[in-house]
Amino acid sequence: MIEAVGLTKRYGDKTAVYNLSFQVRPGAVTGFLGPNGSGKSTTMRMILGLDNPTSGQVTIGGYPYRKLPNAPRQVGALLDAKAVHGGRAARNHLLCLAQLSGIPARRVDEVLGVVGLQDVAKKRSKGFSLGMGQRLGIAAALLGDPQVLLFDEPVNGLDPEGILWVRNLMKALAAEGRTVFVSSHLMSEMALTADHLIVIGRGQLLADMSITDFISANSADFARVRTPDTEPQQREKLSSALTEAGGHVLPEQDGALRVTGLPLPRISDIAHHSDVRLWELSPHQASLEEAYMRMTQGAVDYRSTIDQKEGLQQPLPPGAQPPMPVPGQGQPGWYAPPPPQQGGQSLPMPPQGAPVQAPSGPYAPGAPGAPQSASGAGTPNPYAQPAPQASQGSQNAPQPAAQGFAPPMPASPQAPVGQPAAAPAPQAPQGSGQPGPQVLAGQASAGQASAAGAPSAPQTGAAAPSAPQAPQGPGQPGRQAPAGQASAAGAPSAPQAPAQPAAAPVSAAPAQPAAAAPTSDLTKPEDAR
Ligand SMILES: Nc1ncnc2c1ncn2[C@@H]1O[C@H](COP(=O)(O)OP(=O)(O)OP(=O)(O)O)[C@@H](O)[C@H]1O
Repeated sequence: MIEAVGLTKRYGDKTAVYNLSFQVRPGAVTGFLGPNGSGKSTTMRMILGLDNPTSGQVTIGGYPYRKLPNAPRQVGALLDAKAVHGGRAARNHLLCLAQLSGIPARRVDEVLGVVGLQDVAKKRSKGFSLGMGQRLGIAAALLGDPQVLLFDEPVNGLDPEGILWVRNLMKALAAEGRTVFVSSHLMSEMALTADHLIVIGRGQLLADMSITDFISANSADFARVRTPDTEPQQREKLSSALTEAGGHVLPEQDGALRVTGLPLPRISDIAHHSDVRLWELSPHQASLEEAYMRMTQGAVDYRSTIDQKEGLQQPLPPGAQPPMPVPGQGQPGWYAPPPPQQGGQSLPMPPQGAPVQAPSGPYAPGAPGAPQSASGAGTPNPYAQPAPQASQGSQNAPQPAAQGFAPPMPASPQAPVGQPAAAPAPQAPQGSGQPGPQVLAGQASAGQASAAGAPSAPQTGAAAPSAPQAPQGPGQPGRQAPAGQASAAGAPSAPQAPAQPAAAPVSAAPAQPAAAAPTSDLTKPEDAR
C-alpha cells in the first residue's frame, strides 16, 4: 500500500502539492487524475523518493521509498518512457536494469515478451516510436515482478490494441493483489480500467473514492426526451409542462430535451396529460469524463483562450439570463446537477482567503481514523491568496460562480495559483555528484543506467529538473542495487513490503494471475544471474 500523509511540495514559491493525504490499496487499480500541472507527477516522484517532500510523508508498505530494502523488486514505475539510453538496444537496456537489481536475465526476455517487444529486442531504443518506448518503460517497471506499480500516463502513444493491452495488464496486476497506481488524462480509459480514483487539483485532494461513487457524486441521472421533430410546438408545450412540474429542462443540440429533477414515469405522465407524443424518453447517466470535468474545471490552470467550456454548458438563448442554481440540484446548464446531498459543493477546496482547510475525506488529516499529518496541517494555504480583481481576470483564473453558467463550485474556486512558476534553481545535489536515484525515474523499478555506465541520468516526467537526490553513498546499493528481497528474511518470493500497515485491500483476495501478467519466479537468489 502507498500512503501519503500531509504531503506538500514547494518549488520556490510554487506549491506543486499541498497537504495531500491518501492511500493506494493493493488489489485494485487506482486512477490518479488531475488537470495539467495539478501535481500528479510531483506526487509520483515523491512516492518514488525522487523528490523530497517539503513536509508530510509518503510511504510504501510503511517505508519511505529510500528506506525500502531492495526497492526495485518491490516497486516498479514508469514515469517517463523517454528516460532510456537511446543508443542501447531494448534488451540491453533491460539487462542493465536487471543486473543492477539482481534480476535473472531470463526475466528480461519474459518482460520483453509480455510487452510485445521481443522482435525488436535488439534494436536501439532511439529508433522506437512513442508507443514502443512506452512498452519498453512498462517492461522495465515489470522487471522486478514488484507488488507496487506506478504508471504515469502509460497509454500515451499507444495504439488501440496497445491501450487495450495496458488496460488488461493493469487489471491483471491488480487482480493478483498488487497495488497499481496509474495516472491518465484519458477519462474513457480510466473509466474502463480503474476501480478507485484519487483526483487532485492544484496539488490538493479533490476526491478519493470508487469510480462509481465519483460519477454519482459529480453527476446525476437525467432523462432525454424527444418530441417529433416536425412539431416544434409540441416540444415547447412539453418543456413548459415539465418546468411547471418542477423539472429542469435544457435543450440538447439535436433538439431533444435534457430533463433533470423528474423521474421518467412522471415525465411520461406529463407528456401524456399534455397530449404530447414522444419519440424518445431515455435514462442517462453522466460519463466519468463529464463528472471529472465538472469537478475539476475550477482547478484548471491552463485553459485555451478560445475554450468556453464548450460541451459543458448549454448556450444561452439570445437575451436569456443564466439560470439560477437550484438548491439541491446545483447549477442548471451542466450535464447534470449534483446529487442533492452534495448541493453543488463537491470540492473540498478552501474558500478564497479563508483559513486553511485540510482536504476532507476519509484520509484527511484529522478525519476519524485518518493518519495524522506529520506536518503540513496548519501551514498556510498557499492557494488562499487574495482573489484577483475581476477586471484583471486572467485566462487561468477559475470562473467564479457569479458568472452564472459556471458549475456549482464549492465555496470558491481558488485564487489563481498564477502562471507556472519558473523553476527554481535545482537544489544542489546532496551527494557527490553521482547520478542520483533519479536515474531510476523512467523505470524506477530497477536501477537505471548510472551504475551501468549509462549517460547522465534521465529525469523524471517533470519538465523542470527536480532536485537531484542525494545518492545514498558510494557502494550503497540503494535503489539501484539488487539487494535481497525486501522482507529481508531471505524470503524473496514474498515481495510484500515489511511491516505492511494493516489495511484491508479494496478487493478481495488476489485473484488468479492473469495470463498477461508477469508471473516469473524471481524468488530464488541463485536465479539472480
Ligand atoms: N522541478 C520543478 N521545479 C519547479 N516547478 C515544478 C517542478 N516540477 C513541477 N513543477 C511545477 O509543479 C506543478 C505540478 O507539476 P506536475 O508535473 O507534478 O503536474 P502534473 O499534474 O503531472 O501535470 P501534467 O498532467 O501536465 O503532467 C506545475 O506547476 C509545475 O510547473
